[in-house]
Amino acid sequence: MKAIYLIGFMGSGKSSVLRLVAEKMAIPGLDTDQQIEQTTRQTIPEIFKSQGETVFREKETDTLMKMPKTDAVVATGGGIVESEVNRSWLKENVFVVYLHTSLAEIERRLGKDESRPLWKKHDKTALYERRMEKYRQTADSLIKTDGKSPEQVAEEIYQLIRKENTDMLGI
Ligand SMILES: Nc1ncnc2c1ncn2[C@@H]1O[C@H](COP(=O)(O)OP(=O)(O)O)[C@@H](O)[C@H]1O
Ligand SMILES: O=C(O)C1=C[C@@H](OP(=O)(O)O)[C@@H](O)[C@H](O)C1
Ligand SMILES: [Mg+2]
Repeated sequence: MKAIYLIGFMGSGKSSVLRLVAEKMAIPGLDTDQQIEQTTRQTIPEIFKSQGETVFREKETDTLMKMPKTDAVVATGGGIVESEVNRSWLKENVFVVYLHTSLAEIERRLGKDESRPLWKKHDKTALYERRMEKYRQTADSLIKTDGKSPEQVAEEIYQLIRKENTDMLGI
């Protein structure tokens, strides 16, 4: 089975839903941000602070290229779609699910979150709108998360993948 990759804006729930989908499907769940933190032994804010966003993006691409292409579910960082190389890799190799969440809902979820350097800093509306187009371009499927619990979102992904696989087998 093609690996399932979750993309979407910060706070769309990729990391939370990851664990639930992995459990339901009994496959490994991996998070690119967690992998980066493990290999560098630094937190994401530390990397941004000491080396800047460009270095973080290089590490993110290196990490993505080493991720499984089959039998796994992977949560990405919200900025993974900024790079053309990353977008092409995702489109070519894996099944991509875009978790779509409105900016108002994200504001409620993240509030004054301190663990996301770009959440603190940016003009959020511009960043959100610029990225939305890229999420849509890259995704095989879209799931709306507003008003749903992580468990409900995980169940939708599970049903979607089941359907994809049975359709593919012509059952
Ligand atoms: N469906 C949801 N409904 C409400 N809150 C959620 C939902 N999904 C995630 N959250 C909360 O939003 C915050 C960010 O979730 P997270 O999984 O880290 O998102 P991401 O990895 O996409 O940035 C966390 O505090 C989490 O508990
Ligand atoms: O949107 C972004 O550029 C980022 C999102 C974060 O991941 P989440 O989407 O899991 O919050 C993390 O990769 C880093 O802070 C940069
Ligand atoms: Mg995350």
